[in-house]
Amino acid sequence: MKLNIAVLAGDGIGPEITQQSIKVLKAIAERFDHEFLFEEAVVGASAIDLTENPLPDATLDLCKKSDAVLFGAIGDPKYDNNPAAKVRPEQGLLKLRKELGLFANIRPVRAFERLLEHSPLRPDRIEGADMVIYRELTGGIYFGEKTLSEDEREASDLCVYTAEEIERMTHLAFEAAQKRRNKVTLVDKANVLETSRLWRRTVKEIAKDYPDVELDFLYVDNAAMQMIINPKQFDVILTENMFGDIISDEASVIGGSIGLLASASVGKEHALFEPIHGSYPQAAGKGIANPIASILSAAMLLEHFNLLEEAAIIQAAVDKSLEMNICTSDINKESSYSTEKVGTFIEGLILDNEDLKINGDNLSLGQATII
Ligand SMILES: NC(=O)C1=CN([C@@H]2O[C@H](COP(=O)(O)OP(=O)(O)OC[C@H]3O[C@@H](n4cnc5c(N)ncnc54)[C@H](O)[C@@H]3O)[C@@H](O)[C@H]2O)C=CC1
Ligand SMILES: CC(C)CC(=O)C(=O)O
Ligand SMILES: [Mg+2]
Repeated sequence: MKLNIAVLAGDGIGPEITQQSIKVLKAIAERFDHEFLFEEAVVGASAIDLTENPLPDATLDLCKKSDAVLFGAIGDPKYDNNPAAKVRPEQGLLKLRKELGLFANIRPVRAFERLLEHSPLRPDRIEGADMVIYRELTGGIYFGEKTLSEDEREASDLCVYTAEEIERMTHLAFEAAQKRRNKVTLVDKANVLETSRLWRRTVKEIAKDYPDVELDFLYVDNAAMQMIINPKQFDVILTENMFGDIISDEASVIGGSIGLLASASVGKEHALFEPIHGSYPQAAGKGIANPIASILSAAMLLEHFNLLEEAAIIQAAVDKSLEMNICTSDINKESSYSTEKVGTFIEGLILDNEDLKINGDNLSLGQATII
């Protein structure tokens, strides 16, 4: 298969982790005889430095004409610590999501068997946890009108949802549940927010089309607690933009590190793949960032194009690297390999390891095993 992939590495650790996923994708191309073409463009703080715009037109044009976007991360302390800045790196990512129509952000979370002992959570609580968060990505409070009074002592952010925005997200979540364990949990704050009550009404109505899927509801504050107390109860979590942003960072603790959590952002015409974490500026250039979230995002890219065996091979290589303790220090303090070493190890497994084969016909991420 031939794929044109736009690479937006961004800021902080973005470039060093994205480099590892490109290596891995090139290894897959070689092993399976695909043609993956990569073209880079600037975004975020580095784009502001060059063009005063966090999403230059040339970057957006490249993304629109590419088959997929591989995204690193954006953000820089010079903006984080300056609330008065009018142009900000994050605006680039938000605009990109809106312009590409990427309304669904899919974030799989599972407890890696090899990492149970390294989790800050009790192994018996997280063993077997396996969920996917369906986060609405182009609506809600992140995109509503913002105001700041002239004396800068009053501010507001408007949260708006339409039934159409909720409906298209809900169908995706229920379809995903049908391929998993047939359960959807809607996370909202319907005891307080009108938008959440619209979510509940709309989701309840759509659920009638999926009688084989169990639907339940949790307020987001309770969901945040349940995520830690009993994460195994979750299959598909459906939620709005900001709640999904927050509970998915929380859910990353189950996996052992946010440096492991990948995501796919999809719409009708475009798709973008990015780790769920940010630009982790404290680590930039130090070679300590975990590249696995980015590498597994590349696997989700392949899965999106139905290259299921290829995606599963990446997952198997990642599992093998964790099993062999070839990982960065966020996973295991006693075994600290650099970002590049971990990427090179996974690349090497894909290229050279004849034993890296895949079990099963119905492949999707998480089903690969080393045999
Ligand atoms: N999608 C994106 O590009 C996002 C960008 N941001 C931006 O990133 C910047 C930093 O934000 P933070 O709140 O500090 O979030 P962050 O996700 O960058 O880092 C939070 C903590 O997570 C851990 N971490 C993150 N990535 C890791 C990796 N690959 N390997 C190992 N550990 C990792 C580190 O302990 C780090 O201190 C800000 O400018 C923020 O706006 C934040 C979230 C998402
Ligand atoms: C920086 C934000 C725009 C995004 C974010 O935190 C996320 O998508 O996880
Ligand atoms: Mg986030």
